[in-house]
Amino acid sequence: MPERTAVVLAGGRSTRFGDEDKAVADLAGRPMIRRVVDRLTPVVDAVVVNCRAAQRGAIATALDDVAVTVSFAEDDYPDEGPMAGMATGLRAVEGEYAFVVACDMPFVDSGFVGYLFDRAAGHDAAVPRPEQWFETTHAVYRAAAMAEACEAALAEGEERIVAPLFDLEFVVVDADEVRDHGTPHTFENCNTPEDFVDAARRLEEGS
Ligand SMILES: Nc1nc2c(ncn2[C@@H]2O[C@H](COP(=O)(O)OP(=O)(O)OP(=O)(O)O)[C@@H](O)[C@H]2O)c(=O)[nH]1
Ligand SMILES: [Mg+2]
Repeated sequence: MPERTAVVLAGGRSTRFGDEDKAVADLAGRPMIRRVVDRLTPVVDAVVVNCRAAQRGAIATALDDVAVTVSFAEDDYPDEGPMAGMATGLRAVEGEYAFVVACDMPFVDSGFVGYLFDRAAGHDAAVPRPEQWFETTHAVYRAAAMAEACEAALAEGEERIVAPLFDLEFVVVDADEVRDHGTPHTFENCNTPEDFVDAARRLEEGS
């Protein structure tokens, strides 16, 4: 059974990006989701991709021959938001803990992800708070507990993605820890074509 899984959220519509699905859009020579998964393979032994059924073929092609086992958790209903996607992805996790990450975080720092797994041990979650907000789509969760908390929040009509946290016994990874164990751009996400141009330039420069 995998001990450390990554759940990659990719079920959004990329409306700020344009007509293309940003998950598989080219980012400095590789589909963005491939960049995210390649960065995580040193610290996870399985990947679950949450997406809509129609996205699956292109994402599977993008992830062809990555270094870990990849499986898919398709949305039963599309467009129910990232919290629903998170629940669907986490329900498909076989091990105890999973790092949840959005498909648009191509600078994700594997060393810091390993640190989040270590911090989550014995708790329901380790959630970074580098500034004011919790980075809920860049956090490690006890998969079953977070899936249940998301489902409960959704059933109450709650849309805020922080809401499920308050059902969990979780560790906050604060700004000092982020500084000591991570890199600031690990949380950066790419939404627009301009974001892609900027990220591609920096990735090509090796930053
Ligand atoms: N399953 C699922 N995932 C979603 C949904 N909305 C967003 N996500 C995912 O949540 C993460 C963060 O969402 P956004 O950055 O807003 O991405 P997006 O919704 O595709 O892009 P925009 O349409 O520009 O907001 C991304 O990884 C998305 O794929 C949804 O309705 N269902
Ligand atoms: Mg969105």
